[in-house]
Amino acid sequence: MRSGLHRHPVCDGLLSSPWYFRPAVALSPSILVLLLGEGMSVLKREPPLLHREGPLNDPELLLTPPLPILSIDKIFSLPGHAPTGHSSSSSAEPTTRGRWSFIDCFLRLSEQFMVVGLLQRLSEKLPRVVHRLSEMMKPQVVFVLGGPGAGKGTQCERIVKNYSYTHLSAGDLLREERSRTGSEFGQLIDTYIKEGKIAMEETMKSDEKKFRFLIDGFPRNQDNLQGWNNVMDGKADVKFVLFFDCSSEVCIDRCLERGKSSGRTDDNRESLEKRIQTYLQSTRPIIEQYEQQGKVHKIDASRSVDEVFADVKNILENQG
Ligand SMILES: Nc1ncnc2c1ncn2[C@@H]1O[C@H](COP(=O)(O)OP(=O)(O)O)[C@@H](O)[C@H]1O
Ligand SMILES: Nc1ccn([C@@H]2O[C@H](COP(=O)(O)OP(=O)(O)O)[C@@H](O)[C@H]2O)c(=O)n1
Repeated sequence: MRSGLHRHPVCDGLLSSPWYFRPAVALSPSILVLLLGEGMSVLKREPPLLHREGPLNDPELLLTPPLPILSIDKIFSLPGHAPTGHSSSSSAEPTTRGRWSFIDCFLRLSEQFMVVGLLQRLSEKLPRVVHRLSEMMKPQVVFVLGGPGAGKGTQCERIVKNYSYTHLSAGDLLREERSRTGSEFGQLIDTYIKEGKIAMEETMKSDEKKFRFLIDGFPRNQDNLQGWNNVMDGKADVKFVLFFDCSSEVCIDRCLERGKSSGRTDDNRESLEKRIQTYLQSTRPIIEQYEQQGKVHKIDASRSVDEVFADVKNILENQG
């Protein structure tokens, strides 16, 4: 998955400054709004310091706070700060400095003082901002549920291509672990899952920059949900559930079709009938529980991939 993070050349050159906030923080728009509210209006004024990449609706942003004390040399050599009458490409020889007008120097100095002032204000507010940030930087989780063959994996693939999410498929993780030679869990997987010990927490910690996760095919039953709550309570925020809804007939047809090339041993009619029963008896009640919390976005998954994705897009863009 692409990182979605992008560095600005000017900021990059200054990363070694002791004032630099480590690590660069990937922020959702809501956090950004919060920070702007905290007095970082310089980010509004100076768009080059705030960089985003990818489609406009991609909410992953790299916030590189304005850096404090730029030496006057650095200010003068920044692109776009060439003295009057000189192109920015002209070489900044020492003698050139003599030709800076008084107004040029005055403007650049006031700009520097403004940055210093902002940083002072920011440092006063920093502890509160850091506290709020750590609260808000918990991994954001979207559960993806629906019957076997409803199109969960297909839609997750599209989401990952268009938005900054890491996709974790419970089924894929299980299959991977089961087929890994020497896996100590091979025999234990069913119990592992039953006890809700699926290694989501560790997987989610593996890259601190990625903090939005799509968890597909989980929690699939009460045990999974209990396990999630035991292990992840307070450590991640379940934003909402994408529920891909379609009839059992459509699910079975799609899985039988998938079974022709997937090599999945469970994509046959007999297994499918059992899986559909499990879905109806164990997974639907979980979806209902989230529905009662107002967290479910139900999507008619019997339509074409594009039509379904149009709804998904709508939801992701309106929910952040
Ligand atoms: N909207 C759709 N219309 C028709 N076929 C689909 C649609 N979504 C997925 N498929 C196909 O159905 C099969 C099951 O989809 P998949 O995404 O693997 O489902 P799940 O992850 O829910 O089990 C795949 O072969 C996929 O290509
Ligand atoms: N949370 C989960 C997810 C999958 N599984 C198992 O893994 C199988 C495949 O899951 P999957 O999510 O890839 O497939 P679909 O049933 O969605 O097509 C399921 O039928 C279950 O046997 C599980 O036990 N618990």
